[in-house]
Amino acid sequence: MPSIRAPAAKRTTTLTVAVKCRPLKERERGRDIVRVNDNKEVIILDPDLSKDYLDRIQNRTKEKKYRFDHAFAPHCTNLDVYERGISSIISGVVQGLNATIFAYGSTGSGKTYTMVGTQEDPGLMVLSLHTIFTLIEKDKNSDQFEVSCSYLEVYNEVIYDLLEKSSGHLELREDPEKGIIVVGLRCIKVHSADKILELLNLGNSRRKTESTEANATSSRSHAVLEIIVKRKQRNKYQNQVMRGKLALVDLAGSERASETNSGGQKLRDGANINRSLLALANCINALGKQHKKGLAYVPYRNSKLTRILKDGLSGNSQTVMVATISPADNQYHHTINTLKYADRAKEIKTHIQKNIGTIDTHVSDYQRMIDGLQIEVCRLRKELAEKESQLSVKPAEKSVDDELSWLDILSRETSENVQERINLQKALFELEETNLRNRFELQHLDDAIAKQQAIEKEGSVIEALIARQKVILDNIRDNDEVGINYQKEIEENEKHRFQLQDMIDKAISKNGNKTYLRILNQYRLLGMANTELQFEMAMRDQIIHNQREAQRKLWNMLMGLGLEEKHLLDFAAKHGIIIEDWTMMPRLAISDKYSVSTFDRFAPKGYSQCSGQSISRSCIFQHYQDFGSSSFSRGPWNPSGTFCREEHHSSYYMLSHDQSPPAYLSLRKSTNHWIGSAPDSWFGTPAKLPQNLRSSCPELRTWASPCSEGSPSASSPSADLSRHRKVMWNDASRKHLYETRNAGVSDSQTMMGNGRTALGFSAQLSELHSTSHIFQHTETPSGPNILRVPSFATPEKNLFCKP
Ligand SMILES: Nc1ncnc2c1ncn2[C@@H]1O[C@H](COP(=O)(O)OP(=O)(O)OP(=O)(O)O)[C@@H](O)[C@H]1O
Repeated sequence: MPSIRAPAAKRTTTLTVAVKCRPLKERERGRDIVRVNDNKEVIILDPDLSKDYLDRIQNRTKEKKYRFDHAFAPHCTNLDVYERGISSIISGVVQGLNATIFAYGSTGSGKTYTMVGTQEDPGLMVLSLHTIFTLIEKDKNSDQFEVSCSYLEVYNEVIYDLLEKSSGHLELREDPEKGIIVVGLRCIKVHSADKILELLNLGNSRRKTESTEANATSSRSHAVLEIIVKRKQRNKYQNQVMRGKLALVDLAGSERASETNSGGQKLRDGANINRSLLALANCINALGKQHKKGLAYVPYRNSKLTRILKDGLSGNSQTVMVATISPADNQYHHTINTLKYADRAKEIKTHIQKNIGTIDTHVSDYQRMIDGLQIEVCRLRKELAEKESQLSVKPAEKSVDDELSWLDILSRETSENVQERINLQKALFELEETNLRNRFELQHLDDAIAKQQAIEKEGSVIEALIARQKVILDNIRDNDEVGINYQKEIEENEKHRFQLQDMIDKAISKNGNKTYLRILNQYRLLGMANTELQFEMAMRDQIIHNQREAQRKLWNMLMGLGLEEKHLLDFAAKHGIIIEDWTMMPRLAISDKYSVSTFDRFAPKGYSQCSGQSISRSCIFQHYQDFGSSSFSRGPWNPSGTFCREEHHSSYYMLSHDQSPPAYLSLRKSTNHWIGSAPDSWFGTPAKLPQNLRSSCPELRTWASPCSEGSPSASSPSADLSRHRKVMWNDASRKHLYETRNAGVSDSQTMMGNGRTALGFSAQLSELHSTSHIFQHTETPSGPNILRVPSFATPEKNLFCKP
């Protein structure tokens, strides 16, 4: 069931950093060089005893002093650490907040001891779990709770499920809604702290540990225990669910090969551990720098560990870092190293927000939500218009010095930079959404294959399903690659933004036209606000789309109940709902070429066509519909070119699998949007297309290059061809857009003296707003030729799109 995140207040906070020094072990020879003052200050003495008073006053000692949120001397227990530094954030988890606690330190410094602990001195994992269940117990009369937990380890850059006896390699995926997720990780429902502790012990027994020179039971993997608490209030806000998440992380210890005296596999483990810890340290560095110098690139993608910890390091999470240190003088360098990163981590900011979702069960609820969101979109549009009118206010100082003409270039570059950013973010957003769908389909395919294999071991249906599975996997891989490129482009864009800001700042501090420059700077800031608003709008559009998806499924269910169309139409009309394309479309929007017999021949037993009796049948059917339109097109399903349509991303897809679209590629009929056939040259000479179509079809806003759905395998000639077309298409559409925008700027420049840039900028933004849909779809990976027409051409209308 789709859930919608309700707006909740965001609070920015910094990472809490606690330092814990373990006691000196009996067998450890050496001197204790750590002192803790005021529960906050940590002093590391110079390990070299020969330094005297003179060295000290002349600053020649290696003594170092640090201050943290909390500091714990060797005699402190885990309970002390928990009560002073952790317990307050645990209570937030049962209120829908996220929290992350991780122990960081060199090998043998006491990370596992701190996180897991012993019978006598239970660790932070154990203590947190007890608190969560105590809090649940207190509120369980008024609220309903559901607690689940997962436990994974990252060993040699591979993720394993610690709750699975013989876990395979698990993969990470980026989910637009939930962030980073581990696909296939078991999440077990639990009803008591004891049950989790049992699982924790089980998981710990499966963890990879080794005896090294530095530690007899050294953890060779990073372990992440995740507890999810869902809370539903019994009386008010019946459909509201709060979802809090607690991540408890015990990192593997960093070490020097020379110190641990390890070789072979151990050495390799060490190298991998160090690599991911280095990646973590780099992220901490970059995040620390962000605070001081504005945004910097944070290399989360460099390791699995940092991807998993991403939310805890900069996202929606209240985070505590427990830096563990050894008091021994021979660990001086490790200790200083740990404290240096801990010191940097103090600067890291996270943004905490309650995770509130809703569970909706009725079409009318969806409709209400869509209405609400559309009102929100209108409000945002108004706000955007206001911002734009602010941008076009003439500056008081009218005279423009010719010498300042470079400012025009600067301002144009500034606005282009903003526009590019919007485009990239939207493209990335859509790409992630597409991949989500791909994964969803993949899951269905897995199920279908398993079911079919239970009936017969081999056969054309299984073959077809496996072929489709391969296509989807290829798509996902391609999308991931494209996504990485987008990320890179966003980084470039960010760099450029800083350069521009730098130029403006420098010019302001010199004796230039200060007023003009200040205004220009103001435009840039407003432009950024616009970016956010526009992106928010795009997100809302996406939510609306998701609601429509849900409507579609409900619609399928209604159809499955065998109600008569006429009754449905009458009923809808009574409620002011227009059902679109009723007469035009074949049932469930599938081409007539898919005859029932064809479907029955290839569909697994138990699935029927649109007259299916259950929801699941209808849902599965959607996938078969896709098959017919893609990889099956050259097979028995569809020997000739055909098209099907589906609603997706606020768009209708017209799919054609021949290189030349069929003559009957008729388009959206309702309200005379556009009807006609698509000549092959549309794809060959894309530059002309938007203009031609726009003039003849004002409703057409969205154009797409080949799309991911149902694309042929990446290596096939048609994939190459479509990729080639995509490149041409993207270049041409970009060029077209930039030409249009630049033309807009020069017109406005002649009109308005000093305020000309403002007008140009504002015009560009509105142009971008109307054309951004083009970019929204142009970067999608290759696949069959697809034309898309948005289904939200008239968002104000109470429009119900029949699936
Ligand atoms: N606060 C403490 N009190 C008593 N003993 C401790 C304490 N902290 C750590 N130790 C002991 O120090 C040794 C190393 O601790 P631990 O295994 O927790 O280190 P680690 O940082 O997790 O090491 P690695 O990274 O190699 O896994 C263990 O024998 C542990 O019992």
